[in-house]
Amino acid sequence: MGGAAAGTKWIRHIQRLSAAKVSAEAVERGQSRVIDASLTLIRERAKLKAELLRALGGVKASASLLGVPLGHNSSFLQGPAFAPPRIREAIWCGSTNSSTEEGKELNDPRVLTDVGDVPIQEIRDCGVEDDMLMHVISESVKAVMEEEPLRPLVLGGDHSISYPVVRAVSEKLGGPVDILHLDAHPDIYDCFEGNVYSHASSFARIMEGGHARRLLQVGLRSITKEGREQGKRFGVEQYEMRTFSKDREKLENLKLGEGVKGVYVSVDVDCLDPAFAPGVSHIEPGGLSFRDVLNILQNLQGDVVAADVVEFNPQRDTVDGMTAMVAAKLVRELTAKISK
Ligand SMILES: NC(=[NH2+])NCCC[C@H](N)C(=O)O
Ligand SMILES: [Mn+2]
Ligand SMILES: [Mn+2]
Repeated sequence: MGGAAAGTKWIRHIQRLSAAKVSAEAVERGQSRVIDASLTLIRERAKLKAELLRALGGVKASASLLGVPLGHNSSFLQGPAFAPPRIREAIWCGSTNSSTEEGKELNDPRVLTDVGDVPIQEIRDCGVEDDMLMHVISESVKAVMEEEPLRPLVLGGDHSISYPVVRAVSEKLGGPVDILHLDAHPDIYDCFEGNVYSHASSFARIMEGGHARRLLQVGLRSITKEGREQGKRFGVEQYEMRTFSKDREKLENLKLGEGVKGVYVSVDVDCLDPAFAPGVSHIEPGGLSFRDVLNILQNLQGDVVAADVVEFNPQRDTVDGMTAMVAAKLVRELTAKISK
């Protein structure tokens, strides 16, 4: 059920239950209190972490994790709602070291901090519908960006979260960014299965909103007629896997973000071939290798101002958590791109 219907049904249910009519106004006031409290916690965590790293000095930019455990805008499975804690567990797993491939130390708060999760399910449980929920996600991202030099590294959640995140980044920085979007799917439908907030429509909302100057989509291998038409409509640079061998040289030497507010990187874990990342909802053979993705990210020239890692579905992962570690390594290497 979409967010709107759930919210209205929820209020009607409460009103049926209570002898004394629970007025919609009273419910909305309560919802506002829950939202304000949720945003306050994110703000205070960001403020504390930023104070700490400013005290340590010497940083221009620092990645800060923000979890968005949302899965209800997925068109197939909703397991990505459970991903953020699994990704954090893998980032800090004793089986690996706390440094990135180039040697940045993740235990250093000047490199990586964490402001926790937006309490998506708790807010939805109060009957808050998607228009407001997306606003809360945007406000949470702005709260992180408010605390210089923190830059949001968002843990999804399904791909619908990229719209409110990119909107917040673009609004906070005062203009559009260039987006590098790695994905098997373009996620640019006008309105997928009747849901304007669908994970398959987030990049249509981003382009409509003028939040991106360039949108480069890499790893594409599941595109419908509408996906191509929408790509042409918005001037999207769509790179399909069927021509990757020809495009590789260019994609492993990208230079983005000059003349705009910076670069946003959105990684849908299903951009990877299922051999490398089986723990996704949309398994699509013929994808990128993990090293292909790291070559693209590590060679990317541009100021990465924010990023997200989305669509990891823990309910589809191997028993040893292979895809959780894949998502965690993507987060670590994006941290290395952001923090300086
Ligand atoms: N972010 C995602 N995993 N999107 C998957 C979208 C799947 C959808 N059936 C499509 O045609 O594209
Ligand atoms: Mn996808
Ligand atoms: Mn996607």
